[in-house]
Amino acid sequence: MSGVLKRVAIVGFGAISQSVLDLTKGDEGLRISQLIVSPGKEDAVREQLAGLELGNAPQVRSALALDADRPDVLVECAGHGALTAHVLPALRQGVPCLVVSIGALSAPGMAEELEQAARQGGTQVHLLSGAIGGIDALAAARMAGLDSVTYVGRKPPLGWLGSPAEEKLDLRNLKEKALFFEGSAREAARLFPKNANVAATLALAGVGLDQTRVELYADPAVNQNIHYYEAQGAFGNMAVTMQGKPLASNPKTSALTVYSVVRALRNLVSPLAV
Ligand SMILES: NC(=O)C1=CN([C@@H]2O[C@H](COP(=O)(O)OP(=O)(O)OC[C@H]3O[C@@H](n4cnc5c(N)ncnc54)[C@H](OP(=O)(O)O)[C@@H]3O)[C@@H](O)[C@H]2O)C=CC1
Ligand SMILES: O=C([O-])CC(=O)C(=O)O
Repeated sequence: MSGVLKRVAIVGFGAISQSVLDLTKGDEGLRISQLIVSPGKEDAVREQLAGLELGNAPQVRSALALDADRPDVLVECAGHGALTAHVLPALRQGVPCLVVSIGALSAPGMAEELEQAARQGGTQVHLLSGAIGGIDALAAARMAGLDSVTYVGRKPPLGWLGSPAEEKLDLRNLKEKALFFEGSAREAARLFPKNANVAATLALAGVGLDQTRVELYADPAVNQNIHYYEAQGAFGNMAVTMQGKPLASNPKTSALTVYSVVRALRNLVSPLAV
């Protein structure tokens, strides 16, 4: 580490956030100084934090503090509502933000609001790659012009519990791979907000929410979250498959998402960012 110290605020105290706290607790250059949680949850989270042996425990709050404790960066690991509640205000105050709930940007006007808030604060919002890889290549390929991007998402049936897939499939007794959604990334993000972050990320990096084709499957033969996409354009062709292990604490979420946050934070302080 370079001796630079970055103060970090994290929004959310769920599966991703808790793993990020654990993985970065020994990092010399990073100090998680604030944890932003839902109103009324502060005391319960403080108690849980006490059991994590973090050493320098973050302040737990329901709104970002911008006083002496002003963070150098805010990381959203919470959910769609957190973009409106915490990311937009932080950007307007000039705090750069890293975001994982990318599906939220499919809501009408949200991407524009984020851009406007970042412009107002003279800062940037970074969309993290999360559970998917190759976003650097796809976004670069877009500069040359892309003809098509197709994404296929496949998860164990229980990874789709609580989503509209339940209305089409008997997820607890599914015997064979079943397609339950085919359409645009915009529609996928609207219908499956907690499972369409990858589709939205690919769309924003590639040909947009309406042009990105999406197929979603529940598959009892897999125990990983499988993301496949292919893209064609002036640059050539690419195809990427990720077989992501789900987090034990939230099977909807691939563990790689946690590492994508940790990578982004370490890149802020490392003399060599990669
Ligand atoms: N980009 C990608 O590839 C991926 C993105 N994700 C996204 O990341 C996000 C977090 O995932 P994960 O950690 O697994 O989810 P969890 O459900 O485990 O945790 C979410 C946490 O955020 C909190 N939270 C929700 N809304 C707010 C808010 N407005 N203010 C403060 N805290 C809030 C929840 O608390 P409470 O219960 O009190 O509301 C909960 O503690 C989700 O939006 C998910 O869709 C996940 C996987 C991949
Ligand atoms: O695999 C993951 O972590 C989550 C996922 O499918 C998504 O949100 O698109």
